[in-house]
Amino acid sequence: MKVLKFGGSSVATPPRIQNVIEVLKPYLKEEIAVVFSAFGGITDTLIQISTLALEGKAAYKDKLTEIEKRHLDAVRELISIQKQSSILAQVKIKINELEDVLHGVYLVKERTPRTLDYIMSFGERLSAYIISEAMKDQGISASYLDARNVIRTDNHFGYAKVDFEVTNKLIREHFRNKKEVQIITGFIATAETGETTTLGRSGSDYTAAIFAAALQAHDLEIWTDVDGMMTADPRLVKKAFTVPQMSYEEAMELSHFGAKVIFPATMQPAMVNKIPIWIKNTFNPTFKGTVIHAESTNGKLIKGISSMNGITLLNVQGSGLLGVVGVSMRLFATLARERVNVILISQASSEHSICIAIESTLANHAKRAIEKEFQNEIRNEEIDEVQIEGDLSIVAVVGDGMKHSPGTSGRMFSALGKNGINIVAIAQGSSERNISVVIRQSDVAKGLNALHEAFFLSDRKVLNVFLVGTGLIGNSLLQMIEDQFVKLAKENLLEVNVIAIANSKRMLFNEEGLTLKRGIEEMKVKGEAMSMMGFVDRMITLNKTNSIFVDCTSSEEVTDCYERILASNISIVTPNKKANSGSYEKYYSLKNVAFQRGAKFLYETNVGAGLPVINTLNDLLLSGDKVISIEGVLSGTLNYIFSTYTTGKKFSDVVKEAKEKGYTEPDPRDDLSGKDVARKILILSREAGLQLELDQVSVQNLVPEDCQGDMSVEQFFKKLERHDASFEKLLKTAEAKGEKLRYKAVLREGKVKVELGSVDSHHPFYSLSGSDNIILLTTERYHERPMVIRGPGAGATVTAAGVFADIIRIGHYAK
Ligand SMILES: NC(=O)C1=CN([C@@H]2O[C@H](COP(=O)(O)OP(=O)(O)OC[C@H]3O[C@@H](n4cnc5c(N)ncnc54)[C@H](OP(=O)(O)O)[C@@H]3O)[C@@H](O)[C@H]2O)C=CC1
Ligand SMILES: N[C@@H](CC=O)C(=O)O
Repeated sequence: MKVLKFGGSSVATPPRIQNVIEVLKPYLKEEIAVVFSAFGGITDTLIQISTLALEGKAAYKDKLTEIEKRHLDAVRELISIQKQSSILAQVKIKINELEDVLHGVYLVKERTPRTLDYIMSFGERLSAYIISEAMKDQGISASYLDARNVIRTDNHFGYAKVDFEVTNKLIREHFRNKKEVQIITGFIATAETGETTTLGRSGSDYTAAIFAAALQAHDLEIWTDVDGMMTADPRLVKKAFTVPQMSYEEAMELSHFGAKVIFPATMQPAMVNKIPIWIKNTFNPTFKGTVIHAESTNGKLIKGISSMNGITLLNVQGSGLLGVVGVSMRLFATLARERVNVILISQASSEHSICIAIESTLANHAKRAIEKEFQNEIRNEEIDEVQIEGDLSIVAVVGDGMKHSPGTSGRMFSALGKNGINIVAIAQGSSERNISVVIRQSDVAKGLNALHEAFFLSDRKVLNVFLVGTGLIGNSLLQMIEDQFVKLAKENLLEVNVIAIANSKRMLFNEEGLTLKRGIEEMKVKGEAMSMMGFVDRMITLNKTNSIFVDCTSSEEVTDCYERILASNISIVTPNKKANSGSYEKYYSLKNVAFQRGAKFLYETNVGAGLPVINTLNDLLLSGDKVISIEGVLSGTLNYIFSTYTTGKKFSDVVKEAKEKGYTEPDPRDDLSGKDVARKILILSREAGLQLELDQVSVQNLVPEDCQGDMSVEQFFKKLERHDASFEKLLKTAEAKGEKLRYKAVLREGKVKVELGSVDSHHPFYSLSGSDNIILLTTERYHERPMVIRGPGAGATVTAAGVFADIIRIGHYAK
């Protein structure tokens, strides 16, 4: 014998009912019994109608007419015309009976739990009856069974308790020698005293389990509208997948905490009799679904992650709790008396406080009740007033596999911590099957995704990128991410998902990830007006796991948001030097916030573009080395200019070339003024431990006076032409000595300067060409000969590659 149960959504419309009949056909070869819920939404409507009647509102009649129509239409659609009349008449009789009861409620203005159970019973009675007739009409040997004839309960209306001894006997007697498939009403039963009762939440599942147990079925199949028990709520965790099998205990733990596929109490009869429960999807019938059975055998550490929102923590604390026997008893007895269900309890061994999680709707009531119970202790200041913390959720990881497996809680807390999710309370019982944490409700989606990644996709990481700045570097970066996407996902198990892009005018968000090919164009057309505050607010609200803010602008307005971004546990990657070369206080504070929040702040491209300068310097320092001096050519633009500028060329033309090649800052005067180089050497000096400010860097400004001030880049170029002759003079002087012009940066003895000079053929800077940078690190270890880092130090591709490398580095930290 196999018992199957179909829920309301599976039988919500006549086509769906027909689909269920098709699903059932292959089963007809074996012995089966089928339990049905009311048509989708009918139970709720029946409750609603009865409430209208109770309130004396005649509108209940219209709703009743709707219910009648829905059932009569189902008969007309599912059953051949010749057989319809008697079935329509039967349906009509039941509806009339319902009408009479509702009329009584309307007149007397009373609806007892007993009456409500009776009213609700019509849903299942009508659905199972119509479906049984539809099956018969299609030649299936079926017969309608009103479960009230065989399930006996007490008269606790709304949540009746089953008398299994009598029920099992009645069911077995009923099934003796029955050849037809029994089409059974879910949810309803009869009290010993003869009244109709209902079995509570998910009562139809319970009915199915009662029949399966009584008939010693070898399987119980619960057909619903999802693909079985999932690893997490698929509405919040896009990568959730079906768990093929789990133990009864695991299913119960998951169900308690929000995985609503099955209600724990309904499993009891199947569990006691070790009957496997299959969760199957009516809308995807060939999918295997989940089997819940006595053993958990697939060796997974955890089976699922569930969550429960609307939680409030009550904290009872005070010296009066310490070592006093009976305090907990009084606390929990009070809550039980007040019908407050305790969902989670946590008490540290200091015994100074007891913390309990309850539904938020009951929080104030519970607080008052506890404070009343402990009024003497509160008055004597032995116990504090009860503290309440709301807007919380419980997230639980569940699995038999975590028993005796060290590191499970470590992995859980680390995944939450790395994503900046604060844990307010923790509970784990000695069954080691469930670790529950209380977190802020606004963190639930992020928490579930972080945990899902940590436990189910432990090698795979999704990095969620928010990019501001789609100019030369930003554009090149997007192209690179697109080109490398498949390879990174396949070989490095890293998925780089660009959620938002923005320039100074527009911003575009797509939570699922933007199509990079068309991203910038789409942003320009569909994007909304850019506001840096708005962008940051939105990014923080989305609260994605492994979020990375990438700043490819040279804007200070953008860097002003860094602290808030890092404080929200979002990492930052940037080639923009403005933050690290602003005030020392800002530089220090950003590093500090990043450290405190466990977020990463990476800016390797601030100096030398894609060259490994900052990481190398930090590696030396971390391993105990000390910087003696740093010397370098740190501007790709200025090196390009002075290595390309030869007799016969115009200085202004060479500067234009540097701009066209993408080496210059958005405004090339930032390069020519020496300011960009000053920023770079300042950043290196700070990394080396010096507390310097930008105005302490001595800078030689190469921008002629009349080219300074407010003007566009085009106007600047026009004016620069007037100064070609004076630059030629500088060039000639150097050439006359057999030397080359180089714009140098030097840090020595705590002093920093950047200036134009000339170097002879023995100097390491002499042979530099194109946009090359060179950095000579003289340290205690690299004393005789400095460490030399040399290579192209500007340009879209190398810089974007450096930014990309920092993003990927964060992906590796996240693992
Ligand atoms: N070029 C190079 O070789 C290197 C560059 N860098 C650094 O990379 C950064 C980017 O340079 P690059 O790509 O050449 O610059 P671009 O001028 O080409 O692009 C800058 C981008 O930033 C956007 N932007 C500017 N201000 C804002 C703002 N307030 N809010 C939002 N977006 C803004 C611009 O928007 P819009 O398009 O609307 O103007 C543009 O999309 C700079 O900080 C630079 O110093 C670092 C190393 C090497
Ligand atoms: N404009 C800069 C680009 C890198 O920071 C340079 O020329 O070096």
